[in-house]
Amino acid sequence: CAGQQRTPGSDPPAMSSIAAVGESYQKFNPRAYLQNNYMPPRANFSSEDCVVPWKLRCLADAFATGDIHGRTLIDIGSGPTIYQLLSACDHFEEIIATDYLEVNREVLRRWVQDEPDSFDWSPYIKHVCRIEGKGEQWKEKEQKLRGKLRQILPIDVHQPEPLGSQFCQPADALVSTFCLEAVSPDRPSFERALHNVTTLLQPRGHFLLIGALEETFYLAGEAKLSVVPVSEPDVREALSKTGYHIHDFRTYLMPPGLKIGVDDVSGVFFVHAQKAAVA
Ligand SMILES: Nc1ncnc2c1ncn2[C@@H]1O[C@@H](CSCCNC[C@@H]2Cc3ccc([N+](=O)[O-])cc3CN2)[C@@H](O)[C@H]1O
Repeated sequence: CAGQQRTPGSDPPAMSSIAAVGESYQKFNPRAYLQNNYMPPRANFSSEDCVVPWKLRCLADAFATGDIHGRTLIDIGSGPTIYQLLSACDHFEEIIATDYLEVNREVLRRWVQDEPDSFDWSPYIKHVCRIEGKGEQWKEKEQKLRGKLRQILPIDVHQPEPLGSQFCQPADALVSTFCLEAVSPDRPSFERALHNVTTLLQPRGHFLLIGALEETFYLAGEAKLSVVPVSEPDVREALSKTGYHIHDFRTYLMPPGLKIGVDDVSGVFFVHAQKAAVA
């Protein structure tokens, strides 16, 4: 349109913004990120009203339905965390973790290899064993997940083929936590990213999606990352436009005591959605 003149050959706005997001992630510090979100006060297991137990409960309840199972599950934008896979590991033969940054993939590899300087997920594993109520020993679950986490792959959700053209076998289920909104400069690119990752899922496959509500930034060490603020209706609309049926949608309002300056998130959403049978 008039007034939107760009120098010849420059990227269209969305493309340059996506490049800018990728650039901003070069300063992402996994340890700082883990400290901000996965240690106290946010990692408080004393009450199911706290945000981490709430997230683990959502995931445990979804898998307890018995509806979500198969050969392969892909975790989209795993970051340096594995808590999101604890309730999945009884229901899939293989779990594939993915992330854009090598530093995060290396953190995950070191946990799988039980390296001494790895993050201690044992409070999370013990909590999940407790709420699943199957009498599973936490070391057993830890080893089971390590055994199933056989691939840790690079991913870019802004690519039509997020795992590259060599990846051809769609998964039986997807999990993604706090990724799409944190890597998309605007709502259209958020919806395109959702479409892109949906190509990795079989028809009628299940998608468990956790994300931030109305967040505009978060910190990870020196990095200050921009986030596209999304509301519950925005997420519902994006899923519906991408052909999903929503089985369950839950929201968590961030209590003032957990607004600790590491981001401006107002809440967290959980969705259990199922991809349409045919395109
Ligand atoms: N193009 C790309 N494709 C795929 N992944 C990509 C791409 N670019 C970056 N990534 C990858 O995606 C990233 C995933 S971490 C995103 C963090 N999201 C915001 C943060 C999270 C959080 C956690 C917990 C709680 N809580 O209350 O408990 C609140 C909040 C709210 N703040 C990161 O691993 C990056 O490496």
